Amino acid sequence: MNIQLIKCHGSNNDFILIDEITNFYSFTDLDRENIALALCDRNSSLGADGILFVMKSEVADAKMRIFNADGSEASMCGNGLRCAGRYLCELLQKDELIVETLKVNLHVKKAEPIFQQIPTYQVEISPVLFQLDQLPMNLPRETLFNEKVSELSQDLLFSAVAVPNPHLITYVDAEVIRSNVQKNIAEYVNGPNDLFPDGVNVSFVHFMQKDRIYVRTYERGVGFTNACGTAMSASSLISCLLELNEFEKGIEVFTNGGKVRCVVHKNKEEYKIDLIGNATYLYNAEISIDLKHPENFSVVQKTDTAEQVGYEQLEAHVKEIIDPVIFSS
Ligand SMILES: N[C@H](CCC[C@H](N)C(=O)O)C(=O)O
Repeated sequence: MNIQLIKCHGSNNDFILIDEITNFYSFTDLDRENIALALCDRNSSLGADGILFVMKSEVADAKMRIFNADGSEASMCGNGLRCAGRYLCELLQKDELIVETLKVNLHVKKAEPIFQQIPTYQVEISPVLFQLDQLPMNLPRETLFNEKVSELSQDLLFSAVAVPNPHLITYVDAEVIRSNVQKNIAEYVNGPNDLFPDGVNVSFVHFMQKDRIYVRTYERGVGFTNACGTAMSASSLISCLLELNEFEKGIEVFTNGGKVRCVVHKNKEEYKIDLIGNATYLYNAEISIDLKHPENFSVVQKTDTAEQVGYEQLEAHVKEIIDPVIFSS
């Protein structure tokens, strides 16, 4: 069969978007897993951090499912929802939508450019769940906020939160970001381990200055990515709970892949986060694939867009800001 796709990214966290609304594909979940494994493979002619399947919904304007590069399905993807949100707004000719995701229906809307003329979307990140059984994380306690976890480190302080996909977050100095501490911890909690039976996205965060943080994430099911939208959002939330930043105020979140803005909303003990950032299309393509042997797919046609040139301006702006703080301090 032939499949139409769009290669897109949010903060250079890149995805292959497949539209099951206008195309008459009938994938099983095993098909989706195998498509993710084959097309995300960086040694293949495509390569991506994940696949976004957009489809009809009975309860919202549309539905998005996210499959990681290892074929596992995640409950949410912040950078991916911005890309799917753009695609769906253009498809349905609306400026805002409700998108059904695995566990929750989320608000998405077109936003003012985050930088120059870059296509920018705002997505809702919620619910925010601190109970460890929501990750799941196996510790003899209800929640984990800015505490030591002796199985992981003798000195780092960790927070655990589900938004609703699982995140383990620690605030560190720049030289820790440059070390291999994060890689070692992230590989441990995403391998066979007692703490996180389903794995977890691991973020090391550096507080740069008021209203400005830097986040590096090792994603469950992927590995290190240029950015992770739900992680940037969760890290912004933790910065407010640590009283480094303020609720209801824009926080600039920098990563190796670019920058987004997060606004953390607090209503009594309920939180939700606005994640605002680019949704960039890189190319349209058509592939020929046999779902029984998906790894042998071939690209039938591929048409680049001109959007990445504009995004590279933002990359240069971000590099100027983070290099002196993170990579040479
Ligand atoms: N790896 C994540 C899913 C993708 C999330 C990330 N790409 C984002 O932008 O939020 C997980 O397994 O929970």
